[in-house]
Amino acid sequence: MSQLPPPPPPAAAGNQYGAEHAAAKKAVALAARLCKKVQQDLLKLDIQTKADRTPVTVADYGSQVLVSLVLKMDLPSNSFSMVAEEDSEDLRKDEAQEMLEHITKLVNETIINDGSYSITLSKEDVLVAIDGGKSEGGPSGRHWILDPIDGTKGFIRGDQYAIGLALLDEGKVVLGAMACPNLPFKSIGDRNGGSSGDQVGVVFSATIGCGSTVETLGGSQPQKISVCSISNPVDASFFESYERKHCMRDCTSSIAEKLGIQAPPVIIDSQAKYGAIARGDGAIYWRFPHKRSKESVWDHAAGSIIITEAGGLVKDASGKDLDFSKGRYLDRDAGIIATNKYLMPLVVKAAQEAMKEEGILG
Ligand SMILES: Nc1ncnc2c1ncn2[C@@H]1O[C@H](COP(=O)(O)O)[C@@H](OP(=O)(O)O)[C@H]1O
Ligand SMILES: [Mg+2]
Ligand SMILES: [Mg+2]
Ligand SMILES: [Mg+2]
Repeated sequence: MSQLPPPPPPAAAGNQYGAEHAAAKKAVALAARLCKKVQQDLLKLDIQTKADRTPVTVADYGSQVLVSLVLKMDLPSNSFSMVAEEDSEDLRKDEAQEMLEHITKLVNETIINDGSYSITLSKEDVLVAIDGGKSEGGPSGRHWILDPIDGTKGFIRGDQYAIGLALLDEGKVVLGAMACPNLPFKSIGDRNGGSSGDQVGVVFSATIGCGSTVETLGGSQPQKISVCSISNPVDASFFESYERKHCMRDCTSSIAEKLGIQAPPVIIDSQAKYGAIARGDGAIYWRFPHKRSKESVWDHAAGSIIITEAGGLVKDASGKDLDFSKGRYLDRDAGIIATNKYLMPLVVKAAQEAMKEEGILG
């Protein structure tokens, strides 16, 4: 009888997505070039207010176009599917034509300056590329999940933001790449997202089974990262949103008190929080929004695999895994928690108690 072949080496699981990983990192880095340029001289004209009254800028749209362009150019496939935050509806209106012109110019300038592709997009190409993100995702096949700018309010303020891209394969997030153009390469542990003289701009990435890495936006050698190993909550620090609507401070200060956390919260915008926790800058990221029925997949897909591949856990407030296979929104209980395996059960317990006391849970 012939012997069974030896099992594949452990890295093989990740190598399965090697081309996608390279393309995803290139895509978020190219989009970051456009975002950095826009953030330097953002004008009121460059911002729209969406139907849900949240802002969107020329950079959100431009980033979505560039990411979709890189994925299509570098990974030719007949079945491209992307679940992305923005759509072209408002840009097709008469009053948005100047804005569309500006986006098209920014996208083409970024492509020329980068030099990877010799193509020029028309305004219609830009609209079509944006609408390439209309997929519903779901449990079968492959779908890219994109937040072209996460933390748009932070971006407008000149603070932290992230470009978050993930790949969903048969309902499971298998890869994530996230550019944080304003995040220092060194730990932000006890600073509120600020930096002085450090190298700024990083890309976090992860492939399932292969761990998480961080590198500079300029493309330094990737370094393995891992979540912190703090097991006593008294020594832990926690990260939460700048926007108060996105995280109930009454509730989180009560959770912090129950856990005996001494350090004040580190307040920053966007999925940069996931990246910072993945490399051990702090111990916990939590989010307990005020009335908000839906949490979008693109706000968590890239960040969550970067945490889990760095040895951490991401759960909802009742301790359940997040399910990215339900379409454009997560089907979850109130709240999201990211931390290490020691602290997770303690944080879930404290969160449940605090939410009961606040009347959020029955
Ligand atoms: N009222 C609300 N409650 C909870 N989350 C909200 C919200 N309004 C917007 N958001 C989400 O919060 C994200 C920013 O997260 P953070 O609070 O961590 O900075 C936004 O992403 P976008 O900026 O991509 O729209 C948006 O999806
Ligand atoms: Mg938005
Ligand atoms: Mg977002
Ligand atoms: Mg966004």
